[in-house]
Amino acid sequence: MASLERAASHRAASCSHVVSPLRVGRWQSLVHVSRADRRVALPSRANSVLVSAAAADVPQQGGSISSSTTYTPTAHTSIDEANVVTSFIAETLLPTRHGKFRLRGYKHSTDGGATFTEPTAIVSGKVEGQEDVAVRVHDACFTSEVLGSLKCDCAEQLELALHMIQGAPPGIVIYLQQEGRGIGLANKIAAYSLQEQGLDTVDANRALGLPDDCREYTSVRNMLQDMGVRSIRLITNNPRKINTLTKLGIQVNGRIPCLVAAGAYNQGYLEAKRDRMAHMLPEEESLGSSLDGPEQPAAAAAAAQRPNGAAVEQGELNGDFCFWDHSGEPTQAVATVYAKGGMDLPQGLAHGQDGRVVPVAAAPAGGSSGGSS
Ligand SMILES: Nc1nc2c(ncn2[C@@H]2O[C@H](COP(=O)(O)OP(=O)(O)OP(=O)(O)O)[C@@H](O)[C@H]2O)c(=O)[nH]1
Repeated sequence: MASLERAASHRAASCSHVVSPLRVGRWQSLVHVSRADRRVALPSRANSVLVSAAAADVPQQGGSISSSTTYTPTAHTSIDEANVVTSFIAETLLPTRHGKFRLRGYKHSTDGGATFTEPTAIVSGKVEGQEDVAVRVHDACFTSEVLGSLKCDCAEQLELALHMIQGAPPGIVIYLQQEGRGIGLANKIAAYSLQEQGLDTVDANRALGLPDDCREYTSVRNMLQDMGVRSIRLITNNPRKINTLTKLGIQVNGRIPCLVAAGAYNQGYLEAKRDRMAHMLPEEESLGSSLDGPEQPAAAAAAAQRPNGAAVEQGELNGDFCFWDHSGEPTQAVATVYAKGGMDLPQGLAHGQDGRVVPVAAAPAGGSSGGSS
């Protein structure tokens, strides 16, 4: 039992460990370390993270999968770059319903190779050495992409992005195994279960003691570097992604909206993303739903309750273990990207005099007003 508890606390200790903790096998022997002579507009620090295969050759860890349902909030441990390993494995040509793509397989570890995920790059056209490549960073959604769930917009966004890059190469969809915004599939199912009781997508995670979003994108930086992509235009509605990728040193020169019409089952989800996580999505009337589904988001009273009946305080569980800044305002890094890329701003935000992004009320007269995409 002790080992089960250890496994559970290990899982909770870092969000990166919540994601598919697969064991490292002998894949090191296949590793191709990207060539140092590739010219990329990424920081010099990034150049050192594609490390040799030997560094990933660490002993396998013991322990077993825990059956515990304890969701203990823990402080976020930031990723130690020294332990980040992203290795290119192979490329193949893949014919799909959306056209032919180059499919590139990688292995990515944030703990020196003890555990890893397998990100892929779905590439259309020649991206090597290119600027302003259209890139979608897409995180796994088993429920919609495999099962056809209508509760979110993930599968449709993936299809849209593939269609986009196929029609206008060069472009890349980077597909990451970060299910449920990084909390993992089983936890996402637990969150769905709470959503059935009325909690929205944010409060359900919090009621479980899990972060709103614990996805990490060092693999994206390393894969772009490996492919020699110099700068990107990001296919997203999510300011956190722009912020996080920019902080990692990726040159984000613009944003391409990735809008999917709402349906009866995902309208509440889209509204929560817009209203609680500052996603750049249209207001109600243009979200696109023409269906009056039976399952609209439920009562505030239910949303304010934990499963055990205790009240969820406003702002509770949003401390330092969450990556998301709950203030609702973009950080300066995001503001800089907006200013630089001339991107549209979320509702209620505008460019201030110095190019910073400020709430509309605080914007001086003459500052351009933000509009949703
Ligand atoms: N925790 C949780 N994760 C969800 C839920 N619905 C979908 N997801 C996951 O959310 C991820 C997609 O994140 P979203 O917040 O929908 O969108 P995004 O990728 O951040 O933003 P875009 O780039 O604009 O698509 C996928 O990994 C899904 O598995 C939910 O209700 N709860």
